[in-house]
Amino acid sequence: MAIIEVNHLTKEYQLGHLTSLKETALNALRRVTFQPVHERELFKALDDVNFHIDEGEVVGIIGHNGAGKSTLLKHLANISTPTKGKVIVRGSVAPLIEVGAGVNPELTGRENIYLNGAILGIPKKVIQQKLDEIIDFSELEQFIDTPVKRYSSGMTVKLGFSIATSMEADILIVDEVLAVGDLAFQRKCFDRMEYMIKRQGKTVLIVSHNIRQIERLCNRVLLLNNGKISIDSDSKTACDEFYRQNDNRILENITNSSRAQKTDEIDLLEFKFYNEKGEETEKIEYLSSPSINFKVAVHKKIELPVFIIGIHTTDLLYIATQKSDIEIKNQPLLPGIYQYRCQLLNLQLLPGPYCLRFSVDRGQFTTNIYYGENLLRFNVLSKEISNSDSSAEGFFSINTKWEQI
Ligand SMILES: Nc1ncnc2c1ncn2[C@@H]1O[C@H](COP(=O)(O)OP(=O)(O)OP(=O)(O)O)[C@@H](O)[C@H]1O
Repeated sequence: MAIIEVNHLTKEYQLGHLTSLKETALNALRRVTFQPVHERELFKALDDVNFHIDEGEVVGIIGHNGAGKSTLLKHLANISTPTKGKVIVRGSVAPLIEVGAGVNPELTGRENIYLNGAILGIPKKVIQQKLDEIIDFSELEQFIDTPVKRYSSGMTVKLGFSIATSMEADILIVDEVLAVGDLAFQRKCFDRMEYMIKRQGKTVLIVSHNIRQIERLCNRVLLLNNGKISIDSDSKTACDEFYRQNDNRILENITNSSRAQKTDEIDLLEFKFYNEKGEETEKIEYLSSPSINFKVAVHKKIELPVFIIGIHTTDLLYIATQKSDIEIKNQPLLPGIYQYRCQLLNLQLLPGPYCLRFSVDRGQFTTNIYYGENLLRFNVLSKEISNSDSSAEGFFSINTKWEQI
């Protein structure tokens, strides 16, 4: 039997406010005179959502801003009531869905630990046994007897996460709040979640904009679009579709508002991507050697021109940059039109979508005189990937040699 059942879940909110005081007064009059009142427009934050989750599943919920992710989690955590439909949860839930959720600001950190344990029906003796571990993980030893209202948002999240993950609830629900903590703590939370998932077999639901994290942790992903589930599948299929939607948005943004920053010294006229056979393409094979051909118009003499090609992910994580090392370096460029080719030899990027950036500067320690990101998107295809490489994760394949010593 499923541990979570969501059947025809719909949540409506009223859109905006009544337009004016006059409208509010008129509505009051309409009510006493039994005339129909002018209601605010309704909009569906969740629209007939259906899914079941089995015990031990690790489900990521992804989608663009406003897609309905947090609203869905609030219903699973029983913090919100559906307009229509039903949510059945068969087990205890440790929700970590808002900074300060489940934490009483008037109480100290220590008192909050006891309170949360009591709410989950955990005997005081058991909580006492866990106390040191919770405090230790939260890194709040010094402040554990301070009221939570004096904590920063990051400290509150640290306490909330430590409590939520230590109380042995059947289902852990984690929203984006972790992003509030510092990076080292985020890493620690990620490791703990991975442990809970892989070793303890907990049922976990995670909302995150960090799709790589979702891909790594989850075995199933729900992609929400405008309050509806558009994909419910294995994480790779759903995340790929989300990347595709995201890419389209990024590309729309580029065409509408180019991410290029220009000066009056140089302009990029052409930027094209070719496979090994010299065909202009967006798709290349794993470990092939594609080329970038670019054409620039130099308007003013540039003393020490350096061209820089960079690769970034579609969510703008920079993974590599390389400066030009041909004779153009250290040679002034006079006004005119120039064309160059940069070949990326045996590119070890793992299959997936990537983007290119290009910049020009005047040598070391100067600012860019041209800078453009997201200039071109390409896909590395997995066709040629060998068995040993298919176990690789991340962005690059690494050549390894293993032996017992
Ligand atoms: N209490 C509320 N009253 C009115 N509208 C609300 C309320 N809570 C959420 N909404 C609206 O419902 C929609 C879904 O919101 P929700 O917070 O679930 O989105 P989300 O996918 O979590 O977004 P994000 O990624 O930005 O956190 C949004 O349009 C939001 O403005």
